[in-house]
Amino acid sequence: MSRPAGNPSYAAELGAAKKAVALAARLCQTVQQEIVQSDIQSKADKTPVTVADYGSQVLVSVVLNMEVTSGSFSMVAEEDSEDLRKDGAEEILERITDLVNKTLAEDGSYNLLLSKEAILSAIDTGKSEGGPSGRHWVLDPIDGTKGFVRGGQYAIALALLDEGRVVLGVLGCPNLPFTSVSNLSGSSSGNQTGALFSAAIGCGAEVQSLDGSPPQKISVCTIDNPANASFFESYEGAHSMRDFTGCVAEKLGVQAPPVRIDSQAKYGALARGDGAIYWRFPHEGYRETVWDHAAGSIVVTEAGGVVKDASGNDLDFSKGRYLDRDTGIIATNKQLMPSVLKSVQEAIKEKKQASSPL
Ligand SMILES: Nc1ncnc2c1ncn2[C@@H]1O[C@H](COP(=O)(O)O)[C@@H](O)[C@H]1OP(=O)(O)O
Ligand SMILES: [Mg+2]
Ligand SMILES: [Mg+2]
Ligand SMILES: [Mg+2]
Repeated sequence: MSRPAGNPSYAAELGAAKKAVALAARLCQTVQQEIVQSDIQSKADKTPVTVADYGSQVLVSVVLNMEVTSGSFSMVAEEDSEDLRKDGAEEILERITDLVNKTLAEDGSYNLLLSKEAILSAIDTGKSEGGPSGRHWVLDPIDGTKGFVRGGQYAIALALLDEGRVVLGVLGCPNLPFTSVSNLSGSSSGNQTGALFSAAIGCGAEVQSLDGSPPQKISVCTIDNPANASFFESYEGAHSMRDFTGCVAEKLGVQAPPVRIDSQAKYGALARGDGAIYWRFPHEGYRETVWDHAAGSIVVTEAGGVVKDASGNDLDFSKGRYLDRDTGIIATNKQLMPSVLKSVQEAIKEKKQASSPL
């Protein structure tokens, strides 16, 4: 896809976003290496959050504010400071403050020492509602917190919305093999780990190492026969209906077993052709948020792929903090999308018939 004439290139914003994600990834790596029980808290919705989720959100906010000085700043991000302001949270706030200040000092780009109050305010810069007008950063400071805590895959996912559409995305995946997820099992131990995926609208998608190797262009695979396709899905069984996806895979004629990975790392792996399909069918009632798909979806579309909901519609990121979409999300290449959608729609119809009373 070429960039329409007159469109901004977003080069400065992309540079800032990469810097923000790489710095946040450093903090996350430090925490994951030596995570202790007190680093992990449970949110009101019973999902986990760690000092690294908060620290990552602070660092991204700080770097973006330092690097992008034009225009007003708006960010839609997953975490907020409410739980950290409660009695009993002093220790965890202290730990986050130390982690952030240490990471900033080691990096050395900014001469900053944040107070606890500044940490809380930086977290709350992510409270924007987003929407169809203006520019909004969209951040998941750790996508796949369960994977992060388990020592598995996770991603720092940052995107920019401009007038309701995603115009750039960066995915930091510190535990993803640099070359291919076929190395996930650790069979080739000498392989470099960590990948930074990025894309700007009309400019293609790239990958580089987290410590700043030169970026290289990536593209989705060219497989057109579903029998040769492999698919990614959530590692966590509760995040996607596996009996349903098993049924879709059978209809499609997919023969390879699913590759299960936590987080938006799946979008990155798909974008460089490690697999052919990523699908996600959450249980009824689960509302998808924009930060879980904004960065990943532009990395895939700029790598030549397509991302749709189960009805074949594009994802709409302009509706606020939640994603407006019909059942399920599918990402694959242009060749496979029609047959994947057909199988998904057939499987949905059968599921409805099976559950409706005679
Ligand atoms: N019940 C749920 N169903 C679907 N997704 C969920 C559920 N609970 C949390 N998530 C989100 O699913 C994503 C995990 O990715 P995946 O399932 O692809 O591995 C994360 O965005 C996670 O949020 P979080 O960012 O808090 O980890
Ligand atoms: Mg979470
Ligand atoms: Mg998430
Ligand atoms: Mg998260």
